[in-house]
Amino acid sequence: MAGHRADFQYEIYLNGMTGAVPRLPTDLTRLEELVERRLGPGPVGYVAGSAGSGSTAAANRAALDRRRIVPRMLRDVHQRDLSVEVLGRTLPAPLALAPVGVLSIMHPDAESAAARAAAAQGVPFVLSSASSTPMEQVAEAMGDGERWFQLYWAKDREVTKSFLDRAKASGFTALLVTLDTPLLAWRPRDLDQAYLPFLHGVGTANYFTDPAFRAGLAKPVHEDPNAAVMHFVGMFADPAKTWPDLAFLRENWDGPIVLKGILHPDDARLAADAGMDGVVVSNHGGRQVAGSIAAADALPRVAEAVGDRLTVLFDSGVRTGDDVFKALALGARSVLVGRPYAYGLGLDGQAGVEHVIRCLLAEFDLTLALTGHAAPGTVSGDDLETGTA
Ligand SMILES: Cc1cc2nc3c(=O)[nH]c(=O)nc-3n(C[C@H](O)[C@H](O)[C@H](O)COP(=O)(O)O)c2cc1C
Ligand SMILES: O=C(O)C(=O)c1ccccc1
Repeated sequence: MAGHRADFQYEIYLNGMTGAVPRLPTDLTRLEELVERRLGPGPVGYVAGSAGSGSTAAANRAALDRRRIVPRMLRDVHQRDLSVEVLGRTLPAPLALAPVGVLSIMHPDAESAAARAAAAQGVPFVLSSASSTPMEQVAEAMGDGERWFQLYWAKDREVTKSFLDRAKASGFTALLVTLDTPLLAWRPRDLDQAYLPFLHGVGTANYFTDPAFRAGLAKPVHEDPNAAVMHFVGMFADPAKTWPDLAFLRENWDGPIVLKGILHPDDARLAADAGMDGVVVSNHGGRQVAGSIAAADALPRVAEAVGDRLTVLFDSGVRTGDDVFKALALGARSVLVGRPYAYGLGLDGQAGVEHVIRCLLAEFDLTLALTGHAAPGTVSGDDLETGTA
């Protein structure tokens, strides 16, 4: 993508000459409230919600906020290049859209709109296994955009194999295997609203269209949709899996494999030993283990343990360009962002997701420039101070 990402800032100012303000706020932390007004408490509760009393989601923010950037001056930052090497490819910027299931609760165009936005802005889109739209259809919407597939590693080997084959045939290059959700956690907001979209069949599109999944049903999906949903609930994840099981994925996927949900440095070492290519340091946006370590606090230790062997990615709590900067300084090669783009989608479809990406990248570019960096590669722990207010 040509030009400085900060050009978006000038575009907004220039539009302001005719009195035109942006359709959505440029402070992305304001989107949740707006989308709640638009869509009501059910869908937003599901997306915004987290595990337990919300302590992990709060800790994710606190761990980023606690770290402060120490800017450097007079370092010639007039020309900047945001590109980074990730999993053997050059990406235009250190940002990807995290896998978020059931996106049709935000917007009818769901994953296809988000994927088109990612492709238009040149950032990878990670398609969730729990997509509302079959992967083949999303892949088609993406054109030549970078496609990564997130695997919920099903109990049923045939279903897993079939997903891998379909993802490969649909042009997905990297595989992110999510390990932190062998069960859905205790999420009071969903419990109190009795709101779980996939119990209504939302987010089951990849399964209901899958021949191996359908082979396990007594009756076709349309004849007994409730039985199909229960079959999905019973097999979409598998708490019995252990590290040696990764050999099956390694044998059945040619491209890079990244383990998502790693927080302990020893697990990161096990990932490297198992022949994996990367990890996402993540606590699922605080949605799984209440009371768990903040993702940003886990990041430096994981990066130190395996940074020379694996690609280290990061998510959970990224809301601004300076958060992206801080994650890089703590050892990540690139970040993923979840809820903000889901809200952008809910408010304005594809354009809303593009808005979120453009804001994050413009603000990140400006943060680089204003702290004395012309590229992400020079950002390091030396740029951060911890514990000052
Ligand atoms: C509504 C919602 C659905 C999600 N679905 C998935 C999923 O299907 N697979 C997955 O690996 N992670 C899923 N995640 C977790 C995200 O990939 C990511 O780890 C998290 O949202 C990052 O935190 P953030 O929202 O603070 O940016 C989901 C998150 C949300 C908010
Ligand atoms: O809600 C989630 O965090 C999530 O990962 C998920 C799991 C299953 C179906 C849809 C989303």
